[in-house]
Amino acid sequence: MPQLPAPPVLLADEPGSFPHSVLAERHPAIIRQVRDAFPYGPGQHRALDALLANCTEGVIEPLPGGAHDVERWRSWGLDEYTGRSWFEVPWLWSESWFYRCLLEAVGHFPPGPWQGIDPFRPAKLAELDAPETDEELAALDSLEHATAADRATALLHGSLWGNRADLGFRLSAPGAGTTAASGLVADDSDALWALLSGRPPGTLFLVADNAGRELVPDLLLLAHLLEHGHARRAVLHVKPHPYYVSDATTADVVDAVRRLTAARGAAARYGRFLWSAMGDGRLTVRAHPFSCAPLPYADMPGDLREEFAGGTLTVFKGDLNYRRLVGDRRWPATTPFADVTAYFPGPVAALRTLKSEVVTGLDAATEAALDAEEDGYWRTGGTHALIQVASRGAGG
Ligand SMILES: O=P(O)(O)OC[C@H]1O[C@](O)(CO)[C@@H](O)[C@@H]1O
Repeated sequence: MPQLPAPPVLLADEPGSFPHSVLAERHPAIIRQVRDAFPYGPGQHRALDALLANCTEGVIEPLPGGAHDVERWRSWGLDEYTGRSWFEVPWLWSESWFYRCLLEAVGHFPPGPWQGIDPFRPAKLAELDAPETDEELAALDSLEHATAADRATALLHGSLWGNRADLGFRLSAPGAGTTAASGLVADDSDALWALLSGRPPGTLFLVADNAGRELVPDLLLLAHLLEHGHARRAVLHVKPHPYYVSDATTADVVDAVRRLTAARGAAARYGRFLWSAMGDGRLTVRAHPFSCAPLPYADMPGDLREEFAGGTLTVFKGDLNYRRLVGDRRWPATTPFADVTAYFPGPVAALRTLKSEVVTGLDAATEAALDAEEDGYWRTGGTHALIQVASRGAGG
């Protein structure tokens, strides 16, 4: 296993940089969005005001005494970062901390009337109910007569580009979600299908990203893989609580499956298949606390490592999961994907549209052509995507 020299971790301390804009502009916009979405009381408004001031100008503060997850956050670095500016600690950490603080402000965790209320739910439901979702579901009918291989490719690409449908991202990426997707910067789909065509079929893990119009195609892909013998069992890892605006929780899985069963035609058939697969254990939902950790997957706990080790393949969806999979560092873009994921206990794949600067596994010519064409925007604009696979341990 190659020991790579690790380049610096991304911070948000450079005004004008992408990470800085997320902390300085996107987070205040998310607070506004959440504030407008619910008839919160004065205490919640005051807490949101305090968070706005704290996350833009203040320092990281301890969690309130008695918070259910104090020890967890201490083990994730809270003591080390308390008292420091949000802009000077790892960007991955401060972004994750923002969502923890936001949930605190709206009373999501402590016992009380607002416990368990998802501040992002109105936006998630609006997306699921949007006419675009109807159009995407209706398009499934035209795939019914395609060959299984063509359908599989279409569903894989649906899941991949579904990652553009990210509500937080739309708050600050001009045109995101509306312009035509222009291309893959890496495409290891042959290796992915090779892993999923082994006999006997095994367990597939899918580490989900966003709810709504990303989760629906993820579920369709899982249904296809189960139905066509590419996997015996699928495990969908979602977030244990609302996170990064649109990240999928178990409630969002339920909403998505219900949305499918209530649709017409092929979509309804997929919905019924998923419902029964959940009923007989072919499809399981997991909500591990580490799914919301501010840390890279290289630091995953033993139980999770052991779980992934038993999979034929683990697929990481989306940008944030990619950052956590490869490490949120200034990797040269040509660093091999297999090297940065060498710690992972089994075959692993990433399906991601590019919405932050971290990228690995490109060839030098591709990177040069993209830079010449777009001067860096290709890394963050959600206009490009990748399918990357490290088949290690599978004889690949
Ligand atoms: O929903 P995704 O694909 O994980 O994208 C979320 C991305 O948006 C950001 O919050 C800001 O770009 C990133 O930090 C994160 O990687």
